[in-house]
Amino acid sequence: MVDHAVLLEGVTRTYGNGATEVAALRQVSVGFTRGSFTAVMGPSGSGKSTLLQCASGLDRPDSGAVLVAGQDITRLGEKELAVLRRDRIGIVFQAFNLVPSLTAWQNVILPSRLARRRPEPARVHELLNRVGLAGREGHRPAQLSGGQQQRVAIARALLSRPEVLFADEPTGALDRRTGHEVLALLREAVDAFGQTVVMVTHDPEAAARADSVLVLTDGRIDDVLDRPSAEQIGLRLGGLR
Ligand SMILES: Nc1ncnc2c1ncn2[C@@H]1O[C@H](COP(=O)(O)OP(=O)(O)OP(=O)(O)O)[C@@H](O)[C@H]1O
Repeated sequence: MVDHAVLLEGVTRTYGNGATEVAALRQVSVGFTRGSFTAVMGPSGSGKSTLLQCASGLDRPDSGAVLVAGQDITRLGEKELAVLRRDRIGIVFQAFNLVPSLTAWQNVILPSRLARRRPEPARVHELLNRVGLAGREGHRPAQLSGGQQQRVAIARALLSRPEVLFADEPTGALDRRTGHEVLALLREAVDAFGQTVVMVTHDPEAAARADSVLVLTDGRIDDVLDRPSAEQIGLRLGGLR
């Protein structure tokens, strides 16, 4: 049996109603295997962010199930869902979302502090080391490059050892070289630490770092590409525009 970190079954999400109704996701079923790296691609408005938000518990589908560690998170109350998100799901956004007045170290431990936990300093050190920020623990976001800020955000998302790390265009605000560094880090999370990564991206080169690429069109999974090259992805998506 395939071991899924996250499994979506028949997930439908509709925004608005009547004349303004938009079906952002239509009966989407997909599993993210533990220890895999998946890229989610598709034209603008095809439902990529909605998929990520429903899978991560930030948004609730209208119907269908989202299983995280075997538990259907669509059936949880707000409090239970907040706890599950905090403990089992990591999220990284294009805009880093760091607190400007806090240092890299303080930003990484902020979610656990808010949960009244004291993370092991050795673990925080190890993570900051792993993302290449040793020696910069005391820097504030403004004193770090975009790529370094994104790496702080990734360290923050990984601190709780989540089942899955969701990333919504994590390299969208970065230049090519810095974007490559961030992608290498996500790849390492999967290859060396067996974590599960699901990443929305518009960039075929970024998507080519993943094990598979889900292609969404109009709220449905149109295709799944297995270890495609950037060229293959470009050709596949070019046909959708
Ligand atoms: N909060 C909302 N209210 C109304 N409609 C929404 C909302 N969020 C998304 N939509 C609509 O749902 C559809 C899917 O949006 P979504 O943001 O998931 O697409 P996307 O593939 O991530 O797009 P992009 O690549 O432009 O970020 C779009 O038609 C969008 O306009």
